[in-house]
Parts: sequence; C-alpha cells; structure tokens
Amino acid sequence: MGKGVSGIIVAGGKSSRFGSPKAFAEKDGIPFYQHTIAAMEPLVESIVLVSSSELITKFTSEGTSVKIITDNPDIAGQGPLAGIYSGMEHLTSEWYFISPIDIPFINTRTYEILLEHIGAGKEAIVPIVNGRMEPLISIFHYSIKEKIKEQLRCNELAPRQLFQNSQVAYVEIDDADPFRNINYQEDLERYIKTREGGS
Ligand SMILES: Nc1nc2c(ncn2[C@@H]2O[C@H](COP(=O)(O)OP(=O)(O)OP(=O)(O)O)[C@@H](O)[C@H]2O)c(=O)[nH]1
Repeated sequence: MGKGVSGIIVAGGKSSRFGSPKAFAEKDGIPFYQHTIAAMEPLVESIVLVSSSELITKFTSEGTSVKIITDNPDIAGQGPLAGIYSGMEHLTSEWYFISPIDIPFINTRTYEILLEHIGAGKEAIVPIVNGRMEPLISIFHYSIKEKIKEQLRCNELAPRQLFQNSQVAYVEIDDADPFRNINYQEDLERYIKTREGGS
C-alpha cells in the first residue's frame, strides 16, 4: 500500500451542456484541466487523469508527472464514479484527492483546506460550499473503492450516494468562487466578468 495522498482527475465527461469538451476550454489562455493539475500537483505524490478513449489523445502531461489513462473498459462512460474507480485501480494510495476538470478558478490553498481534515476513521472529506455538497471535489480514503464498485454494479451512479453509509467529514466553505464548476458557456463568461468587476 502506497502512503499519503494521490490525485485522481476525472476528465471523461461528455460536456453536453457546455457544447465542446470542457477540459480544453480555456481560462487565462490555459486549458481547464491544466488549472486542476496545477492546483493539485503541490499537494499529492502522483496524479492520474482518467478520460475517455475519444478524448485521451488531446491531453498532454508535458512538464508534469501526470499519468493519463482511460476508464476501465468494463465500466467506461458510467460517469465520474467510473473515472474515480479506474484511477484507484491504477494508483495505490491511502488517500485520493478527487477533482473534476471544470473548476478553473481552483487554487492550491482551497484544496489544502480539505487536506487539513484527513484523519483516522474518516472515509471521505467533502466540501459543503454555501450549503451545497460538492462530492467531486473531495478526498476519499481507499476503503471507498469497494463501495464505488458495489454502486457501479447496481448502476447507482450518483457520487453523493457513496456518503450515505460512510464516515464523512463535511467541511463548510463559504467562499464559493474556486469551487464553482462550469457547466455552460455562460457560467464561464459570468465568473470571468465577476472577477474583473471585483478586481
Ligand atoms: N473518467 C470519467 N470522467 C467522467 C465521466 N463522466 C463525467 N466525468 C467527469 O466528471 C466531472 C463532472 O462531469 P459533469 O459535468 O457532471 O458531466 P459532463 O459529462 O462533463 O457534462 P454534461 O454532459 O453537460 O453533463 C467532469 O470532470 C467530467 O469530465 C466518465 O464517464 N468517466
């Protein structure tokens, strides 16, 4: 069993609401997925980015130690849980930092807040951002892997369902900005405008 914390970036979504693969949309001239990598890299021992066979050749790990893989074919395309499970199969670790690729406002400090809550007996550290749970920006203990497997087997694909029978530390966070995920083109335009207005 490897020690410490590894990163799993789920990056195999269809981006149907956004209209083009979100991972490669840009903020400040940098693709979204690279914002996730940059924020996470200082905190973890290794990172695996899990995508689909359609998208995988478009990612580059140049200048980073990120490993890029596809979902395990047996569960491919079953949503973020499939990506997380495939990442856990690939990387052995005690803890996993989970992150999507559609949060380009994320920064290392924000991830650090979650890391501070790791501890014995816990299975997941999950942020509650302005009252809303963000299950895909969480830290999972390796013991969650078997629960994900069981959920996938039952075709229960909602990540939040994982927490019903798990020891979860919920971390309240009020400053929502870095956690805001981009689902639509308008989301990105709105957040950039808010930032410009605020600075
Ligand atoms: N590896 C992997 N990642 C996924 C899969 N489905 C979603 N993701 C990732 O999970 C995160 C959240 O995805 P969503 O925004 O809910 O879904 P999406 O398919 O990207 O977007 P919509 O089609 O608009 O719902 C993103 O980082 C996605 O890339 C999947 O089947 N496999």
